[in-house]
Amino acid sequence: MIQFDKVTKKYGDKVALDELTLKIKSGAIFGFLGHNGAGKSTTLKSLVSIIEPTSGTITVDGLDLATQRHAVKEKIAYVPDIPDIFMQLTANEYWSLIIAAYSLDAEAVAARRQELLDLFEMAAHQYETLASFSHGMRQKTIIIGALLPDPDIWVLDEPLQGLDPQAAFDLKEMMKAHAAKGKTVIFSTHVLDTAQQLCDELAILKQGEMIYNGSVADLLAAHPQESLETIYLQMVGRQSAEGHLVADLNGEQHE
Ligand SMILES: Nc1ncnc2c1ncn2[C@@H]1O[C@H](COP(=O)(O)OP(=O)(O)OP(=O)(O)O)[C@@H](O)[C@H]1O
Repeated sequence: MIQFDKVTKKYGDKVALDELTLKIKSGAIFGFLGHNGAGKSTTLKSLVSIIEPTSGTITVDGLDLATQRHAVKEKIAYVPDIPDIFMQLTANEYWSLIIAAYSLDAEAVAARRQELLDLFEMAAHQYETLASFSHGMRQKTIIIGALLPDPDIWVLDEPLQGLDPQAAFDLKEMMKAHAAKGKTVIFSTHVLDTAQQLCDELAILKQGEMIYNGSVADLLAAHPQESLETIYLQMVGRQSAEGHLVADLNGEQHE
């Protein structure tokens, strides 16, 4: 179980995340939705310790992230939204780094590594540098690295962006398979069909505040004959380029 309790992140005066309180059950596929700048990446980066919240607490299986960071990090693997990291390394060197960082037995993960290489058609590219890869190939390299430790919690920030249709399909199947093993998958997306297909539960963020948290099934049941896309757009509302609400789908002015 992951618990956010009144987690706030401020950048100067800007409140990127405002007292986020929610629970994510083990074994769930949990999605974060929200317009650009809503606070999705801030939430995920807080969970994986890339940024430190201004206030509030995050606990993972009862471990406090602020004081037991190392123990929490061992449970988590993260796929960032921008995969432009370790560009000078070859894919193989990157995976070796992950194996060392998580203290994995290279022989024990060899079969898993090969399976992932074959699935993502990366075997022929393993000795090439990340700098020479396309966005999608870098994304696949990082996804393979994240899965090598078979993490209890797999966190992915907009993971489908830049993947070709086959890789996107395979990734979605992997996310389902990971959760089916009792592990937790947390991701952000702008692709509402994907959220509808995959998520057990979701949170919708709007300008740093959570405006919905619950199951996709409950949300759809409360709005019969509507898709997640139309429900989401009605909840979040249309916004001007400056971020002000201008109208909902019915054209009603809100601000
Ligand atoms: N390093 C930073 N310095 C200042 N402001 C930041 C920083 N990182 C994020 N922000 C601000 O925090 C808010 C939330 O950003 P965040 O990246 O979490 O949004 P997001 O929901 O992931 O958006 P997107 O869908 O565009 O990726 C935005 O207003 C953003 O401008």
